[in-house]
Formats: sequence, structure tokens, C-alpha cells
Amino acid sequence: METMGDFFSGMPAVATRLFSFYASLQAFIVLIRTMINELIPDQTRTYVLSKLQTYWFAPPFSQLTLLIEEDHGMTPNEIYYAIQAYLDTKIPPSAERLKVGKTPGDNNLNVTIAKGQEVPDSFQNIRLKWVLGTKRDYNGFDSTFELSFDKKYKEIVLQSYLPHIIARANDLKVTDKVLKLYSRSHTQRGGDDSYDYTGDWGFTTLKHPATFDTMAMDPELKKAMIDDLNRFVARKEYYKRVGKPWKRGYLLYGPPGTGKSSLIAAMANYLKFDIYHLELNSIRSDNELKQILVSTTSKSMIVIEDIDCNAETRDRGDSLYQYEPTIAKLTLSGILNFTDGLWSSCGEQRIIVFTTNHKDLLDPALLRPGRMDMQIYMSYCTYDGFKTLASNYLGVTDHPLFGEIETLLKNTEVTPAEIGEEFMRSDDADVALGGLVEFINRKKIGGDRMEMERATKVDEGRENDDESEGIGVAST
Ligand SMILES: Nc1ncnc2c1ncn2[C@@H]1O[C@H](COP(=O)(O)OP(=O)(O)OP(=O)(O)O)[C@@H](O)[C@H]1O
Repeated sequence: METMGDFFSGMPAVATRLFSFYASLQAFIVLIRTMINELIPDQTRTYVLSKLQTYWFAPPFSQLTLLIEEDHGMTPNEIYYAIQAYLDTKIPPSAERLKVGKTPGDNNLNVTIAKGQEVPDSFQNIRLKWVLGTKRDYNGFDSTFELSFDKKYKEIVLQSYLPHIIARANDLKVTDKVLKLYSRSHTQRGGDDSYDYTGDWGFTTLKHPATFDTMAMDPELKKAMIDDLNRFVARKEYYKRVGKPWKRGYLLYGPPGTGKSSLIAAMANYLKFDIYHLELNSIRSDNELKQILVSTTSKSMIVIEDIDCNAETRDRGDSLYQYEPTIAKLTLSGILNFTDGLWSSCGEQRIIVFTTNHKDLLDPALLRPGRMDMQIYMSYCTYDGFKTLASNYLGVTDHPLFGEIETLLKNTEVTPAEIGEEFMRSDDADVALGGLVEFINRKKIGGDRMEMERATKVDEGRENDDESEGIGVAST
């Protein structure tokens, strides 16, 4: 029978060494633990241990991914564009995929994140990860932002982080916003000059330099417009309280060359609003108009120029332009709905501007209060307007010819566009102002001559009428 002594004597030398190593390791651990306990304070030990647990021992977090698509139903998704602007400021130095673009006329390169690039972010100590991806739907591919984070922070992300991004993007827009001029994309039909419009908006950068300072307008009217715009953008709560959609309609009317288009650009530059330029003649039905309206973004101006050129909007009392229901599918009521119907209330801070050279031709229904909140007459150039132009073009605020020009402008219809043209002929104020005096005099003589010819024709017409009336009477 085998005894204990036999057992130990049979144990290999390696095992003996192992035991002794274990014993010394135990002694070493006890020594280290004692040192740690004595040298590191309790609180620090607890903190380090909790961190180690979070990073090494906690189970992998249960992740939530939010998808933010470019479109939201029929409308552009505003949060998508806010995220785009926000993430452009968060591009990590380690980024491996970036997109670079440049708009014609813009000196700066536009660097944005490319599809697949991850962008880490943190908010209130929450770690978040963004990535730009694509989603395929029946219309083709659509860009989508994906946001991943620990599921337990869902409420903070929805209630605080995303609103924070929107606010940040709004701040960025105020300072950096490059305005866009949208118009509807079209393809030319074969052979003729006509176009087929696709429903999509294409855009280019709005680089119109007009501002309220450069506008030659009656100073009181200018001030009234600026006050009106300021009031409009500041009245979010007011519109909510009175139960009206946050939008405003302006009608700009007056002869060609008096600055209607320039005023639209000045308004957009002032408010930092994009412009959607719409040609009513390109729209085939009320439905199409509705779709176009909902695909525009908030904080924008929808501009319909020369609205009198559209048969639908002309006064229906004029038999020449009677509405024919079987032919036209774009109806006046569709246009009125566009300006103040239910559909017009989608989106916020929307300005609708109509322009016309012939206000008298418009259907009175279009001009009712609530549709056109402000009607602005862009007149021929007044002396105040002339002084603005002289200061902007020539840098002069006074000149011996000013008095003569003031008198001439009182008696002659000259547009700011014509005065601008004259001023561009020379940088020398004496030459340019002298040229303007000559131009207005020529115009006045031409106008007087035309007036005389018109008066002569009317007199001749009357005489002929008298003669024919005489014949008529004689024949009965
Ligand atoms: N009131 C104005 N103040 C400053 N510049 C003006 C004004 N009106 C016209 N201009 C100058 O004339 C040019 C043409 O004017 P604009 O196209 O704005 O006139 P409009 O009234 O819109 O003309 P239309 O009815 O033919 O479209 C502008 O580019 C601008 O340089």
C-alpha cells in the first residue's frame, strides 16, 4: 500500500516549484494590496474601480439608431438640413471620406462629410455616433443620417440633443448662410422652345447685391417695409396666439424698371431667406401647385413674378380672359388656396411675393386683405430715390445739378433703372449728372411729342365720329 511519504517523494520537481511560486505570488499580492490601501485614499479607489467596471466589465450597451431622412413625407425634412449644417462643423481631423464642392461665383470650397464617414459627437457626457448613409426607395436613392447611441439616453437625445442641433444650425445660418435661388428643373421638348417641368426644385447661389441701402425708394416706404419684416419674423408667438399661419403676402406693383425684382433680392438678403422662383405658366394643375408649395422649406420667399401674365389671375370681369374650366386645370381658387388656404400653412416664416406691372388687371379676389398683407407701389424715380442712386453710383450727396434734376423728375417719368444706366456711363459725377439731365430732357421732349400726337389722334377720331354720326342720322 502507498504511504504519504511515497506520494510526496513521487511528486515531480516541477510541481514543487509551482507551489513555491504560488506561495510567493500570494505574498506579493497581499503586500501590494496593503500598500494600495495605505497609500491611495478610499474615494479615489472607488472611482477608479467604477471606471474600470464601466469600460471593461459592463455588458455592451444596447444601441439605438435614429434614421433622419432627407424628406419627411412630401416636404423636405428640416432636421436633416440642420444636421447637415451642424456636422460640417464637427468633421473630425481623422476623417477619411470628405466631399468637396464649389458653387460658381463663390470663392470658398465647401467641405462636407461624404457617405460612410463616421462623425463622433458628445452631448452631456453621452457618446453619439453619426454616419451619412443612403436609403433606396421607389424614387431612387435618398441620403439618410444615422445616429447611434445608448438606448437609455433616448429621451435626452430627442428632447435636448436634437433641439440643440436645430438651434446651432439656426445660429450658423444667421452668420454663414449662403442664400439659394430655387427654380423648377425643366427639360426642353424636342424641336420647339417649350419645356417640360419636372416637379423638382434646382438651385443656384443667390448673389444679388441689392440691399435696402441700395434701393432707391421713398424713405418712408422703405422704413415701413423694414419695420414690417422685423415685426413678421419676431412674431412667432403672436401668430400662434391669434391662430394664423406664420406667413405674409406682399404685392409689388409698378412700371418695369422700378425695382420690383431688386426689392425681392433686398428682402431675401435682409432676412437671409432662400427664394423659390415660380412661373405660374409652367404649372398645369392646382394639384401640382400644391405639391410645389409643400416642397419648399420654411424661412423662404416664394416669388411669382408678373402675375398679370397669367390668364387665371386676371380680373374675371374682363371677357378676354374668361376662365375656361374644360381647358385650364390651374384655377384661380387653386392660386388663392396657395396664398391663404390650408396648404399654405405648411412650414413657418413663409413670405409670398407677387409682382405685376398692371395691378389693375388682377382679379380683385387676389388683392383681398389676408392674401396680400402689404401692397407696395414701386414708383418712377423720385428726388429721394435719385439721391440714393447718386450716392451709391457716384459717391456724391450734393451737386449744382441736383436742383435742376429735382425739377425735371417732378415732370418726367424716369425709372431708377434708366438713371442707373446713365450713371454707369461715367465715373465722373459732372459728366454722369450732365448726361442724366440731357437724358431726362430728351425723354421729356419725346414724351411731350407723343402726348401731342395722341391728342391729335383723339381729336381726329372725334371729328370722324361726328361725320359718321351725321351720315347715320341722314340715312335714317
Ligand atoms: N428702386 C430701385 N433702386 C435701385 N436700383 C434700381 C431700382 N429700380 C431699378 N433698379 C436698377 O434697375 C435694374 C432693373 O430693375 P428691376 O429688374 O429690379 O426692376 P423691375 O421693376 O423688377 O422690372 P420688371 O418689371 O421689368 O421686371 C436693377 O438691376 C437695378 O440695378
